[in-house]
Amino acid sequence: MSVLDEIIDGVRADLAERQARVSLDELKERAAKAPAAKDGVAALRGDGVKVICEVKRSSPSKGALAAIADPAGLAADYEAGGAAVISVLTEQRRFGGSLADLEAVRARVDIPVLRKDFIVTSYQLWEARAYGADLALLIVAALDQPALESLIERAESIGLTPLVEVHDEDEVDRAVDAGAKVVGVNARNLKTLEVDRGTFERIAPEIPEGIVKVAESGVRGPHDLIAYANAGADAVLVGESLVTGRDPKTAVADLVAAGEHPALRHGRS
Ligand SMILES: O=P(O)(O)OC[C@@H](O)[C@@H](O)c1c[nH]c2ccccc12
Repeated sequence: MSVLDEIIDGVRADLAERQARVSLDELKERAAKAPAAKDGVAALRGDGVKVICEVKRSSPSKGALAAIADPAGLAADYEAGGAAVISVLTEQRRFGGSLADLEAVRARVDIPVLRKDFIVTSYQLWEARAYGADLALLIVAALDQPALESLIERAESIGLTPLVEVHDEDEVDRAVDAGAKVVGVNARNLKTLEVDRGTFERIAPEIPEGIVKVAESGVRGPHDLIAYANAGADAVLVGESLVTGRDPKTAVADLVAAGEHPALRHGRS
C-alpha cells in the first residue's frame, strides 16, 4: 500500500467519527453562518508571484517540524509578510492539523484560507466551508474521475475554489477535463514522498493558458521561487522552510519581494 493510501485510510476513519458526531445538516447550518467565501482565483492572479504560506506541524516524510502552539499568530505573521493565501493542514494523524486550526486562522486573517487535507467526500467540503475556508485542496491521485468531477462541482457550488493537485501529465489532463481553474503541481510525489523540483518545469507546459499554476513543495527560499516562476508558476506553496525558520514574516516578505521582480513578469498567465 502506498503512503497516500495509508494516509487516506486514516482520514476515512477519522471522517467516519466526525460524521457520526455531526450531521451534514448541522454542518450546512454552520456553513450558512460562516463569512462569505473570498475569491481564491482572484487572490492567486495578477502581477507578481503569489505566495501561499502553510501552517504545517509535521509531515510523513520529515516527522515533527514545528510545534506551532499559536497557528493563528503564525498565520498573522504570514499575512503581515505579504502572503496571498494561508494554507492550513487539517489532517491529524500525519500532519498534526485540525479543523480547530482552520477556524482559529480564519478568525485572525483577512486573506483567503485553503483547507489542506485529503478530501474524498463532499462532507469534507462542507466542513471546509463551515470552518471558514475559501479554497480546498483536491488531490487527483486520491480520486477517481467521477469523484474528482463531482467534488470540483460541489466545491464551486458552495463557494470554495478547488486547488487541484497533480503530479504528472496524465493527472494534468484529468484535472483540466474535470474543470479545474487552479492547478497545483506537487514536487513531492505522495506515493514515494520524494521531492523532485524539476516536476513543475516538466509538466507545467501541459497546463492550458488561463489556468492558475501553483508550484507546490520544496521552496527553500527566493532562489527556488524564482526557478518556479521562470518555469511559469503564478504562485508557490511553501510550508517547511517557513515553519522551521526563525522569522516567518521576514521569510515571506523576502519571497514576495523576489516574486515581484519585474524580470519575472513575462510568461505567466
Ligand atoms: O513543506 P513544503 O515542502 O514547503 O511543501 C508544502 C506543501 O506543498 C506540502 O505540504 C503539500 C503539498 N501537497 C500536499 C498534500 C497533502 C499534504 C501536504 C501537501
